[in-house]
Amino acid sequence: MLLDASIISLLPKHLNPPPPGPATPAFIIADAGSKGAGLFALRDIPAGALILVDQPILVVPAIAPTGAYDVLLPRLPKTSRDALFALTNAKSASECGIFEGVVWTNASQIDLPASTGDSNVSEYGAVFPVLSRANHSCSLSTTLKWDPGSFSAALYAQRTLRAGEEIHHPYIDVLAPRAVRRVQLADRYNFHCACPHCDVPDATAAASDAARAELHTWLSRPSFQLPCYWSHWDLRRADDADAANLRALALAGQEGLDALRVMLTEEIALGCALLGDEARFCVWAAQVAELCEGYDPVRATEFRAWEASPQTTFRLWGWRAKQRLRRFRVEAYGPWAKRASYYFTHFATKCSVRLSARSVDSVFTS
Ligand SMILES: C[S@@+](CC[C@H](N)C(=O)[O-])C[C@H]1O[C@@H](n2cnc3c(N)ncnc32)[C@H](O)[C@@H]1O
Repeated sequence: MLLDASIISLLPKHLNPPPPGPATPAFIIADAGSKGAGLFALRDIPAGALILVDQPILVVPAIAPTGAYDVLLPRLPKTSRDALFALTNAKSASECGIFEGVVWTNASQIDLPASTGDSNVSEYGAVFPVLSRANHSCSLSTTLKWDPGSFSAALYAQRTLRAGEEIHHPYIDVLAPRAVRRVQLADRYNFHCACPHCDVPDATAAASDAARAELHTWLSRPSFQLPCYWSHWDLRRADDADAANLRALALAGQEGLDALRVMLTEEIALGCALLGDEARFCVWAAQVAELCEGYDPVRATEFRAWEASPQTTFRLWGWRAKQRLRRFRVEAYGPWAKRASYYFTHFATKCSVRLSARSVDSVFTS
């Protein structure tokens, strides 16, 4: 692995060994027809399971100084050079040299801490010997997890991948409309995307674009991981927020965006927790734990603990319901109470205490 001098300073002092790959090989590199080589599942790979672990041949800053590639190439050991030049170059001679072309056809973005000194970039491209063989599809059937501690990346399945099926990894933002995706893929990778989400009649593509745009809007909302947002500024009724989350989950399934399922399921579970709805919370929390068991075991354990005893372990259990009740009292009754008779104040306070959290929610936001 050869690293640019500015990158060496970003490495941890002690590199952990990369995590072991799956016990039995999960994939092979084989011919993918007009796409060149590709990765294919050797056996059924369950959702959440590890497919492969890979370490980069080369890491470069996303924006490299002019001439950097000419300096870098002669410094590469022969093995790295051979591994690099075995990969595809989608760039034309008029765009850049072969070495730079190979790098930017195959690099995956990784994050490193921003360096001090000349460079303060934190975005880098890493070229991997095996991972770089994965072809693109406008679905999210896999997730790449970069581990700076071991300087390795792990690829996980986000749905069950069947034996013989091609394993894809997206190169671009797949929530963009088909026309935008096609332009980006043609410009950067020199191919016309004919994946099952693109190779459809225009009317189907328009419906898919609308679904993806809706998911994009959904993802730009602050998460329930910021519980105060929902209580103070987001005036959606609990039922509406829940319905929007369930709809987003269905759209993600319909569009093959399986990697979004964990986040969406988590939002539904967190919403239930903030409302103190124990029965529904347990159902959704169990699903979150199952979905992230493989690639985020810490999160899975956290959700399992909450599921076992939500009222005592979830710190903000029922928080929204309590906040809404408090705010309802202050805003709805406070100003009136100053002017109203003692009798009315007394009556209102009694009523507000009787209102359940859910009915307060609907009164306040309707
Ligand atoms: C990172 S490489 C992927 C591995 C490559 N197929 C190989 O043989 O090494 C990216 C290149 O693979 C091809 N490719 C990837 N996904 C494709 C797709 N969905 N359809 C057609 N070609 C694709 C394009 O030539 C693209 O520039």
